[in-house]
Amino acid sequence: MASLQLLQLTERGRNLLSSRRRTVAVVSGALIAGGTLAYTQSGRWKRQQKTNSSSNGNAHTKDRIGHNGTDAKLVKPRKKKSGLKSLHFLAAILLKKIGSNGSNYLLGLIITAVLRTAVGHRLAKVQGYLFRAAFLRRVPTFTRLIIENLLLCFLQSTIYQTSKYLTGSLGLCFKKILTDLVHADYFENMVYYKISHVDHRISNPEQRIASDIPKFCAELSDLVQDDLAAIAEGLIYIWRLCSYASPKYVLWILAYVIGAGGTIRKFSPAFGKLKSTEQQLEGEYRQVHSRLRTHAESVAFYGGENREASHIMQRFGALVKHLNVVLHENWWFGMIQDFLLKYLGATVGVILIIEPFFAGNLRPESSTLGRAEMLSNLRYHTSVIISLFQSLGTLSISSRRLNILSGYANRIHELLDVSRELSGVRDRLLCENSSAGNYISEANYIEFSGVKVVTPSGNILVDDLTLRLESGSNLLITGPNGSGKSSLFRVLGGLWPLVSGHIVKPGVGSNLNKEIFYVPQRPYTAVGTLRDQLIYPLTADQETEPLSYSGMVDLLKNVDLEYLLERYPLDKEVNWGDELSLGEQQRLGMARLFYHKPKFAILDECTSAVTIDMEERFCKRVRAMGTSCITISHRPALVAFHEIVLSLDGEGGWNVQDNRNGSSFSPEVEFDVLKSSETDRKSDARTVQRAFVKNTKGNASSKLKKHSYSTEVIASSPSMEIEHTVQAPIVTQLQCSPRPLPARVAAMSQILVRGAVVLGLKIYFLVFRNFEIRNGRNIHTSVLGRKGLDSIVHIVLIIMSA
Ligand SMILES: Nc1ncnc2c1ncn2[C@@H]1O[C@H](COP(=O)(O)OP(=O)(O)OP(=O)(O)O)[C@@H](O)[C@H]1O
Repeated sequence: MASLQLLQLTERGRNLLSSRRRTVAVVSGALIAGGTLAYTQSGRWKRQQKTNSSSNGNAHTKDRIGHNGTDAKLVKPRKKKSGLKSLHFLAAILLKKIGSNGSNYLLGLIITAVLRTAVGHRLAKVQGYLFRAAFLRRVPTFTRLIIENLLLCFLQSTIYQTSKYLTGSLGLCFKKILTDLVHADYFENMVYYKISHVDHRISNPEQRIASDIPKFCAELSDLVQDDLAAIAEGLIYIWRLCSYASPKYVLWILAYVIGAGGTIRKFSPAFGKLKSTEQQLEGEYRQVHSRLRTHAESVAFYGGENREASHIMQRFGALVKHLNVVLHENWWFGMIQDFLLKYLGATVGVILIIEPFFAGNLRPESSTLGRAEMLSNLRYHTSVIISLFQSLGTLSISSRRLNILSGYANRIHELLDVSRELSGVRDRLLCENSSAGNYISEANYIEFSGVKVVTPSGNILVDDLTLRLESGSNLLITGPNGSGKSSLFRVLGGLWPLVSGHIVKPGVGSNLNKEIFYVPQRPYTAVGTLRDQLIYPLTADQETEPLSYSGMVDLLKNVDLEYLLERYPLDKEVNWGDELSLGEQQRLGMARLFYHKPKFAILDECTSAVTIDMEERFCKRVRAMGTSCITISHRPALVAFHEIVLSLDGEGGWNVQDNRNGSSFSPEVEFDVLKSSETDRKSDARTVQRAFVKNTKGNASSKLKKHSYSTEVIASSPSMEIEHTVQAPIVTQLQCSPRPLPARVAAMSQILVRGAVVLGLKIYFLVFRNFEIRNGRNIHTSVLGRKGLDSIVHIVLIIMSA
């Protein structure tokens, strides 16, 4: 019976064992199959990414090759930098600029790393002794060791938190260095404008500055701290291990970690590239959100939220898709890495610890003291080996972390490169052209000589422009939409490069706002107080003559905005762009011009949203201030305030009309000459020019007739010409002078009497007629007949109501 039971048990055991083997085989098979599938998929994804990026790259290159020579100079295809090269570049910068603070943090990290290892080592020892004391039942020793253990734990946590604090501070120090470096170029020579409007190589610089740099610095300082601790631990434990055991342990551990690290590196996905793409997609997603916020009002008026939502969701979808790929790559790679370095590593460690027992070098002691000693040593030996494995493992996964860092580094390096290149463009031009006299400072006039205005995409807007504007003269620039009116000033202001010809202008390198001041159609309103708006772009500490309260009142009165002083307290910071209407913003822009009192003012349709009266007052005041106006406008009436009119046709052609002597100059065509090959754009330009010329003539005669400016505007307006032929409907005036009291009393009584009669007749109908009908009586029938009476009452009622 007993043997039978044993047999049954053995069979059950066998079944159990075989089913377990089957389960293990199935699970291992599934894991291997899953891992292989994941790896193949990731390979496929990588190939797909490569194809996409190469096709994108080709498209970009093609795009850029399509431009003319000028454009090729501006936008040249960029060689992809290796991530580690960028990382070296940034690390060199950080080391060079680290300063005393950063060096102190680094030194602090080295000291804490050594202290942490020393305390950890002592803890391992104490825990070994604890085992021995427990085995030997030595309570006082055990208690002393427990107290020491507690104190060491407290010390360890203090050192750990100190090292975290130092890591954070080092990260902040790195962040400051890199941000300052990027800002230095970004705000130089209008690079912030050129990056997004001219160059187009970097789509979202703000993401690189505000997100990539902080993440890069935080991860770099973490890596520095972890690696310093790992190096300290590695060195101390190798030394300890060699001091009491054979060096073969160290050799085995090193061989294993190097072999496993090499294998991991071989399989490692391109984490740097993945991170770089992630940041790019995140930046694009943020950008569409901030775009929606900027244009929220327009979108809301159009009811375009569905279109915007789908656009944003599209960007978000792309980001999520990419993050899924990142997760997937991290999953399978993390699996291999953890298995090789953590679990297999720990097993190898255990084998190394136990091996002496099998080799017969270590035998269990017979005495209690000997056994306790062995237990204590084993505990210590185990912690040393495990810690050594961990520290070497940390060092070997640094390559993966460096790979991720290189993703950020590449983007930051690219931004630095492009900013530096763009900030150098103007300097280079200035240096190259200083001999040719392209920009001459402190001239009292503006002169364009043979200037070509070319868009960043290579279209020629104005060709070979030659024009001189003396201080005191006023220039009006006209032309159809997109003909290059504003672009002329982009070149004058240095926003776009001057590709040919030369420009003479005042204020190069000096206080530009005092020389040439630009007033755009929608003036920029910085967040700040009302006073900040008036002195913009100066700050309070840059003012040579601080603007007083009465000065502010005068400036605002000039543009009818004094009510803003009542509406907003003086020290209130407001988002003026959101709170003021376009017309109010334009008037604030005009007040700003009156504050700066420049030599030349570029008025780029800056009065388009204000009343004609306001525009007239503004033009008069600017002239009275002694400022020369260069006005871009579609309003022919403004000719009255300008001596020279420059007309552009948008295809390179231009024409200058000097109203002082009536001369006209154009290098190639007079717009008035009709050509059979004339394009729609040229004919548009001709129409605009005719309107201005007509207005010039109108002004000459109007001067004789001493018409006011407003009259001229109305006279030149086509809709008002119609008024002469078509009789406009007479509209009763709502407002007139007050009437004398008797007349007002008479009018009032007339209204009251009329009201009383109407009311009486209505009562007659409602009460008496209903009463008669209900009682079957008809007292009026005999005289007039009921219908006749009712008709008379109705007629009286209508007349009275009218
Ligand atoms: N950053 C840019 N990149 C490429 N092309 C541009 C850029 N900025 C403007 N352009 C193009 O240059 C042309 C001239 O633009 P500009 O703003 O000078 O026109 P404009 O004459 O002032 O027109 P409007 O009367 O409508 O204000 C337009 O066709 C425009 O599309």
